[in-house]
Amino acid sequence: MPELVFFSGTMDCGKSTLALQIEHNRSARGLQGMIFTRDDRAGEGKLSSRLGLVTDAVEAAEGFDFYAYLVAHLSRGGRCDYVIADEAQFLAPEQIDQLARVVDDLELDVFAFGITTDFRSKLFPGSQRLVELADRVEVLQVEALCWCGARATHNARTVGGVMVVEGAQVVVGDVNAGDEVGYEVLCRRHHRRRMTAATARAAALSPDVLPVEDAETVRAGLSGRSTARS
Ligand SMILES: Nc1ncnc2c1ncn2[C@@H]1O[C@H](COP(=O)(O)OP(=O)(O)O)[C@@H](O)[C@H]1O
Ligand SMILES: Cc1cn([C@H]2C[C@H](O)[C@@H](COP(=O)(O)O)O2)c(=O)[nH]c1=O
Repeated sequence: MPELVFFSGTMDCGKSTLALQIEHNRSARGLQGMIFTRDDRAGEGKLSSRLGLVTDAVEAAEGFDFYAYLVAHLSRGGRCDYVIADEAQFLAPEQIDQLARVVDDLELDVFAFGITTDFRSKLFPGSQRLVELADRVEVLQVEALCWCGARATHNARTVGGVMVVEGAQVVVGDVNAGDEVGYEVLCRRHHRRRMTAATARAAALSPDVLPVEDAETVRAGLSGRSTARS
């Protein structure tokens, strides 16, 4: 039975790499896939992975109709054995419905890849619809890690190096890129506390996080008085 599968995870956990691997393994066996993406960092009509691999793809912009596109392709005598859709979080819910129809009516497997939640830890509408409609939701096995070493489950956005929780839902960007708007994956605890790797480093150097006695000594030193304990 053909399936709609949603491969989800944080940014930088290997989703696009897996999409390219699925494409490679199937085309090596003579199957022909149709690859779609939207707003990939590498540019329009590209599906790229941080491992350096990149392939051409059909850009599924706003208003693009997956079902109509594939029906037209097949009616022209084109071949399509399976469908890959990367950056699926950017798709509209109606486009996810079209992908489900591709599975049910055209009997093609559809593999969708995307992050589930945005920088505010709210569901992207496209991802929400995928969770609602997918036959399977697969969480990627390669764990992206928070700076503390725990599994990263959330995506943080930084503007000028500072974590923000307000702004447009969609801003194309990357982790570790040094751009004005950047991203960092965090565990829930540190996402809730808005503690990025940079904030944690700064806090480690701050007297506020010294053990109580040391902190009191520092404060006493600053005000020129002795502490109750000293
Ligand atoms: N230099 C590298 N050496 C080995 N693995 C790397 C390197 N750079 C990136 N990766 C792997 O690639 C993953 C990111 O892959 P990518 O497909 O671009 O992620 P996603 O699409 O989920 O954002 C990282 O989690 C890491 O496992
Ligand atoms: C969290 C978050 C991310 N984005 C953007 C940033 C990237 O361009 C993509 C995710 O790509 P990846 O291959 O999974 O790394 O999504 C966004 O627009 N809004 C967000 O809140």
